[in-house]
Amino acid sequence: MIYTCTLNPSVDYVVHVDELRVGELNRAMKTLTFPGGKGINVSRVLKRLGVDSTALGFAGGFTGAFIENELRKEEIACDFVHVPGQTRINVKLKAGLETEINGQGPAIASEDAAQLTAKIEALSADDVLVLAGSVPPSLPADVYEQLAAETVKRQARLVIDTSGPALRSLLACRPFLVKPNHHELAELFGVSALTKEEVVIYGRRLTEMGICHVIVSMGGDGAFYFGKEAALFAEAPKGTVKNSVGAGDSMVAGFLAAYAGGKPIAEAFAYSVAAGSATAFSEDLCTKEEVETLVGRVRVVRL
Ligand SMILES: Nc1ncnc2c1ncn2[C@@H]1O[C@H](COP(=O)(O)OP(=O)(O)OP(=O)(O)O)[C@@H](O)[C@H]1O
Ligand SMILES: O=P(O)(O)OC[C@@]1(O)O[C@H](CO)[C@@H](O)[C@@H]1O
Repeated sequence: MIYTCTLNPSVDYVVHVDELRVGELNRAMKTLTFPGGKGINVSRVLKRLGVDSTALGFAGGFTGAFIENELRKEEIACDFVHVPGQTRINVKLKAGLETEINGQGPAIASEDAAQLTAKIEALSADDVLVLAGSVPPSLPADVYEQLAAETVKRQARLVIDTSGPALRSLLACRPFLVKPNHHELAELFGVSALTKEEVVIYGRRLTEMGICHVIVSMGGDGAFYFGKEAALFAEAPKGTVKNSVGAGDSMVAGFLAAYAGGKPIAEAFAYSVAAGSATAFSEDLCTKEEVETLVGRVRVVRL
């Protein structure tokens, strides 16, 4: 079973305005509300691609209840630890450019954190755990390391989509898959903006550290894949971006779904890129039909 773990889920409140007038009353042209947080997005896309998963994490208040209801409507299993306080609301402002304001989220008590750890302790060698998104400030900074150590102890596979010190600290666990974007990759190695040649150098370095599959996404500039079998590059298909929130999470889900379906690495990578772009081109996350329409336009080249 695939488990996704979102320590700080969100209700994503997408607000479209014609033009943002700072310091004035703005009236929205359209608003949309989605269950969000990186692991939850992975679970939602996996389901659309025909793969079941269970969403883990913390949920509280009316916003937490909204997320659970929406996931149930989509027939996604969830096993959240219920916490006092309210799951955060993240504002995604569409005014030509995309601007995001992510909330802090509720404080998580140590007893609640222990309940989540107990769920991870129940994993077995057949399982995959996706650790995705930011760590709420109230949790110990090494919470991901602790959860990853439990996962590795049980020989379950780890998938990591986070950034900063949390990402750095997890590399020693030799994850099955990591998906930094090129900014996160640069931060990981303490360097500034990366050229494509430098992405290749640092991406390969991650595989040398024992990570099985590395995908480095670069928004509309496409993505690289690095692994034992191959190093690959794919241009992102061209299209009209409607909402790129969750594009990276869709890539993770796309790769996992294709890999679980036994597709060769180059095809799994193409499917992953198609899933990311299909999400960028839709209001919500991608559908299977959108991914399968787009995948034929993803050309993968071997490096
Ligand atoms: N403007 C775009 N045009 C086409 N495809 C895009 C665009 N933006 C994103 N994508 C697709 O989505 C993938 C992931 O995008 P990106 O690198 O922005 O991920 P990310 O930074 O992890 O995003 P997020 O944190 O919002 O999920 C890209 O590799 C590409 O396939
Ligand atoms: O604050 P974090 O945990 O880094 O990111 C949370 C978030 O921006 O990431 C998802 C898109 O990847 C959104 O659904 C959600 O609002």
